[in-house]
Amino acid sequence: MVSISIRHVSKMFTGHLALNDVSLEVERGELFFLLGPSGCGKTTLLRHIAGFYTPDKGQILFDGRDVSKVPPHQRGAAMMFQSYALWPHLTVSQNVGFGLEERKLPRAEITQRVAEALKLVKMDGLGERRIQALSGGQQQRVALARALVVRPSVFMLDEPLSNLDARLRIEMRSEIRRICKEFGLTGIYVTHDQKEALSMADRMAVMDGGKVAQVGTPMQVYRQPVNKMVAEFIGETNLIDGTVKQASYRSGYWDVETASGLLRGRATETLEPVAGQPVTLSIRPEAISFYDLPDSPNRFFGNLLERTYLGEQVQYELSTRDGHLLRFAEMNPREVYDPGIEEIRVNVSADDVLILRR
Ligand SMILES: Nc1ncnc2c1ncn2[C@@H]1O[C@H](COP(=O)(O)OP(=O)(O)OP(=O)(O)O)[C@@H](O)[C@H]1O
Repeated sequence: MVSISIRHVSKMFTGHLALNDVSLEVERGELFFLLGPSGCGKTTLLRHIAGFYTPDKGQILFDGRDVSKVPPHQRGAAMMFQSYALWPHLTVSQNVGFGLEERKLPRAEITQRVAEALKLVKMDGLGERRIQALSGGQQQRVALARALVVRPSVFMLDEPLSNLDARLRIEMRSEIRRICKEFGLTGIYVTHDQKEALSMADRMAVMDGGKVAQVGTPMQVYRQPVNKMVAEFIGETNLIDGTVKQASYRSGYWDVETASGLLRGRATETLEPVAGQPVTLSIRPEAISFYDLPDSPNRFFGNLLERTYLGEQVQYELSTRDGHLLRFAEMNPREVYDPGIEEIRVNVSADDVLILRR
C-alpha cells in the first residue's frame, strides 16, 4: 500500500496543455477516481502515475519518494486496460501467470499464486480454458487476476468495465471494490461514467480541461458541487440563473431573484454570496416534488410536457410559466400524471436549491 502525491504536474502535447498544474493527494488503500468529460486529461494523468509519461513540470511521489523519472516496471504498479489485452492463444492460467514467468519465479510459486488470483476473481477451476472460450465478463476477471497476481502496491484501471453489458458492469463494480479493499490496494480508476464513480469511489477528482475542478467524496461532490460544470457532470440537474437578493432569516440560506420568481437556496461551502451577485441555482430532478414540502418557499407553475415511466421512478418535464424546462423525477411512483395537464405546481425545499458561482 502506498500513498500517491501529484504535485503541480503539467504536460504539453504539440501546443496543447493536456494537464495544467494538477495537484492531488491519494491516501494509502484508497480507491480514488479520476472523472470528467472526454479529453479532460484523465488517461494522461493515469499514464503519468503509471510511468508511461514524464511530466514537463511537477512531481509524482509514491510514499514521499519522487518516482517522476522511474520507469513503469519499477514502480510496483499494475494497470488494467479497457481492452483487457489478453493473449488469445494462451490458457487462462498462462495469461494470469505471464508476469510471474517474466520475473522468473519458481514454478511451484507461480502455480500457487495463479490459483490464488483465480480464486479471488471467482474463476477457480477454469485455468485450462482458452481465452476465446470465455464470456466477456470472464475475460474481464482474467485481466483482473493477471493485474493482481504480481501483488502491486498501486492498481490502475482505465475504463475497465466499458466493454461489458449493463448487468455485468454493475456486478463487477462491487467485485472490483471488494478485491481492492481485500488486497489493501491503492487504486486509481479512470472513468467517464459518473454512476460508476459515485458507487465505487472513496474519493474522486472531477477534471475539466486539464485541471482538477473538485476533489471530494461522492456525496460531497454530488451535494456540494463547486461549479456548474461539476453539477451538470455528476448527475442530472436543472440550472437557473439569478441574482442574489438578500440573506434569508435562516443562516446559510439566501433569496435569489430569478425569472421564475424569488427562490430560496443554500450556498455551497466554497461560496459566500453577497447581495447583487449573479449566481446559478442547481436543482436535482429528484428534489422536485408534487407535494408541499415543509418550510419551502420554492414553487414552480407550468404545464406537463413529457412523462417517462421507468419502474422505480417516473420522469417528467415541466414547461414553467416563464419558459424554463424543468426536469423532475418522482421515486417509487404509485400513480402517474399525463402530459398535457396544465397549471401544475411543483415544490422544492430550500435545502435542495444549491447556489453556485456563475
Ligand atoms: N500522445 C498524445 N499526443 C498528443 N495529444 C494527446 C496525446 N494523448 C492525449 N492527447 C490529448 O490530450 C488531451 C487529454 O487526453 P486524455 O486521453 O488524457 O483525455 P481523457 O480525459 O482520458 O479522455 P477520454 O475519456 O476520451 O479517454 C486530449 O485533448 C487529447 O487529444
